[in-house]
Amino acid sequence: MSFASPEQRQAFIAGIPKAELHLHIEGSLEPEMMFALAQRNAIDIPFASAEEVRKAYAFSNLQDFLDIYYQGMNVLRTEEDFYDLTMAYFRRIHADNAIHAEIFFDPQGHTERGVAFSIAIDGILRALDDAQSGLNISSQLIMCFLRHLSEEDALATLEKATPYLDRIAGVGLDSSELGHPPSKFTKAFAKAKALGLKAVAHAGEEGPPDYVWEALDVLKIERMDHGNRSLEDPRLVERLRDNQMTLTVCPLSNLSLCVVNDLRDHPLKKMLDLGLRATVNSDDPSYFGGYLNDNYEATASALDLDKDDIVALAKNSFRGSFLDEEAISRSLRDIDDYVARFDG
Ligand code: HPA
Ligand SMILES: [Zn+2]
Repeated sequence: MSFASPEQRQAFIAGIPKAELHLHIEGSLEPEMMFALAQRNAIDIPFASAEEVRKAYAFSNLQDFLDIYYQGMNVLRTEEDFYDLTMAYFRRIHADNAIHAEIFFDPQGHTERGVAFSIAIDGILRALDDAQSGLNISSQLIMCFLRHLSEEDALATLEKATPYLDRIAGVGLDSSELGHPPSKFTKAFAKAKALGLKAVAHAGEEGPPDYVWEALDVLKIERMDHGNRSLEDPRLVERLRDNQMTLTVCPLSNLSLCVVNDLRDHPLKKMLDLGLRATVNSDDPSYFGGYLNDNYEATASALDLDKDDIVALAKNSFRGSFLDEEAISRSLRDIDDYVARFDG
């Protein structure tokens, strides 16, 4: 069913219960917090103001962004920094009626510059606990390997995670995609799975359909991050549809990094129409100009999504989550109740 007006669509999107499945916590570092942490930790940053930082956020591809992203996270030094960063994200998505989030972090982005694994994860985990008790947002943590680094480095990072395995839901794969196919991390992913961790990977953001195949068949992932370029391969589309593989799609990220030139050309609607289990996510909201509802709203407006599309996207965000079956069923019922109330 279509919406009576853009305002009605906006209200529907704002209120529907939803989960976020693709969010790099370091990518939620707002320029204002970057300045505050730089000051707190007596670190020089090459910008005079938050406005100047925002002006620097003009990217023509993934690597352009990553260069600034790794530079930005340099202000994160103490456990408290990671706590504040993560808590700010939860407060923000609480306003978006998100009730669950599965959050990536990039430990190698911190250990490489001398910040201990434990400092980063302890701060993040404390915020996960406080978000549950204070905001009623459930969450899980996914540890990403940086794919531009070696597999040995990934294995060493997995080793560092040993004391935290009961608090880490899974492993992921991010950073520069082209030239770093999923198969580079065969052993690291096999080891993570043997330890009982779930597996996800970025693939098909800039990389070809072959990388998506590898993520599925070699890394044996349970969820696909991005996956846009899968649509170039009809056999791959069939495979993703038949397995109901969740795709964590990030529309404003795709626009910012020139994966699409215009949101009106974004493949999200096509994915839904093909029967793929697509979800909407923010990726790195402070860098790409929008949190969860901004991504829903911008895409709904550009692609003329109707109520059924929004409901499908919100439901997919729970179906594709690592919540248990009971929590998923409860969330799907919550969505049905919300729709009934909205229509009534
Ligand atoms: O969008 C992304 N792609 C790959 N790596 C990343 N690391 C943070 N964000 C991203
Ligand atoms: Zn990402």
